[in-house]
Amino acid sequence: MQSYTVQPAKSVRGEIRVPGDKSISHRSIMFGSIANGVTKVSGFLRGEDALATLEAFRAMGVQIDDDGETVTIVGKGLHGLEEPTDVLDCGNSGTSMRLLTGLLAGQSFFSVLSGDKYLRARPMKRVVGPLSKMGAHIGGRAGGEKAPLAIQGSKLKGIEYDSPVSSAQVKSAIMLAGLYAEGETVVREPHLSRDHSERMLRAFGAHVETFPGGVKVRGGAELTGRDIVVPGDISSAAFFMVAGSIVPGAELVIKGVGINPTRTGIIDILMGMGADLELLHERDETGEPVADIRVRYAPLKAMAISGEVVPRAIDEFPAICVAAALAEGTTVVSGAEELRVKETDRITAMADNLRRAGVTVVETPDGMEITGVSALKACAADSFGDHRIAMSMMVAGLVAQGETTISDVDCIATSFPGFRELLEGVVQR
Ligand SMILES: O=C(O)C1=C[C@@H](OP(=O)(O)O)[C@@H](O)[C@H](O)C1
Ligand SMILES: C=C(OP(=O)(O)O)C(=O)O
Repeated sequence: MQSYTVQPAKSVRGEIRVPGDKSISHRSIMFGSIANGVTKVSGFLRGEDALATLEAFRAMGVQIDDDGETVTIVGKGLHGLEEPTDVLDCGNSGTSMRLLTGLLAGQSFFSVLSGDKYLRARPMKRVVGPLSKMGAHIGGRAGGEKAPLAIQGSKLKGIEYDSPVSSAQVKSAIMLAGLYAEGETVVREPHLSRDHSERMLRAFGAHVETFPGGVKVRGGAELTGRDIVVPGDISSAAFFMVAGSIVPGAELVIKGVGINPTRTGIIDILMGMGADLELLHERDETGEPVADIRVRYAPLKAMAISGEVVPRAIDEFPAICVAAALAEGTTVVSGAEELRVKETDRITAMADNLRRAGVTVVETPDGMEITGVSALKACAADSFGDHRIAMSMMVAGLVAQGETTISDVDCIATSFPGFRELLEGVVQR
């Protein structure tokens, strides 16, 4: 396991592009594979998570070619997937496992999903429960709570489901099962989570209707392959938005970032803290809004973060914690208990790391209170095997008084291959 040492930065300046959106990349492979005809994807994220999804569909007989520019998927139609001869390895990817569980529940074959030790520790009942109500046959460790999951495909029927969590993975798993179910499937959620499945499935020709509080899918519609342009991942851009906000004199432009309103919580939160962010050249690319984001250094102040913005910024909290650590006052995060069931418990992981850097952090069951400091202490930080913790502490290291070493940074390849090089490329020392 490789560790990495970050030196403090004098400034960060430049114009960059971040890799493709992870959520959209997963979905492009999944929906393209069960569509009729060819789907061509440009901007596909070649991170380990999205590649796990790609390999899973190859293992189910789908021809997927990558020439380094475009990923081309020769769709097999709604009922054309083949029974995989081995366990489908989802690696570290919750999105792969949960969405695949929904999709596989309605097939006419048997399949098994597993993943790395982090994924095997994450809760799966949140999808297994509602899918079972639709008639799915899914077994797993701990009474179906933990992977490996064994799925005997079966006939499904539509349900109405009120999800207790605002989770796009839960919503999308049920929607995917709904494509195969008899009748209509309705999912409601407390706050709107990312809506890429809704947008993309509709564009592929599925019967998907959204309404305030939820989504309705009608089963049986054939999908048609199409071209997809994957925008830059706002969750990856977030590390640079925070770096640009906390390093004095910084100015960065991040080109071609997806700004779907269900993902822009990071922008709302940072601007609420006083960050200097500007959206330039707003445009639409195959059904998703895109912009260039300019960020300049500005002193930050603490704020309260809760409610509907939480699912709109769910993966950005480790980076937001770093911004809060440098903000004046105490930032209070609540309603964010979902952070405890990610690749690691991200509340405990960030509290631990920020304390090592000299910050006062109080953990609460559903969030944390972070009291900002004017400079971080040099420290040895731990990624806990979580890509977003690793990248957040590398950004924190830019404003520390001395060297910050982060353990086990290999996990960054999960979502952001090339992160270190991109960051070092904009740092001035
Ligand atoms: O649907 C998706 O693509 C994702 C949904 C989110 O998970 P939850 O649905 O568990 O909140 C997010 O954390 C993950 O990185 C990607
Ligand atoms: C939580 C994440 O992804 P997943 O749930 O797909 O593992 C993430 O990328 O931060």
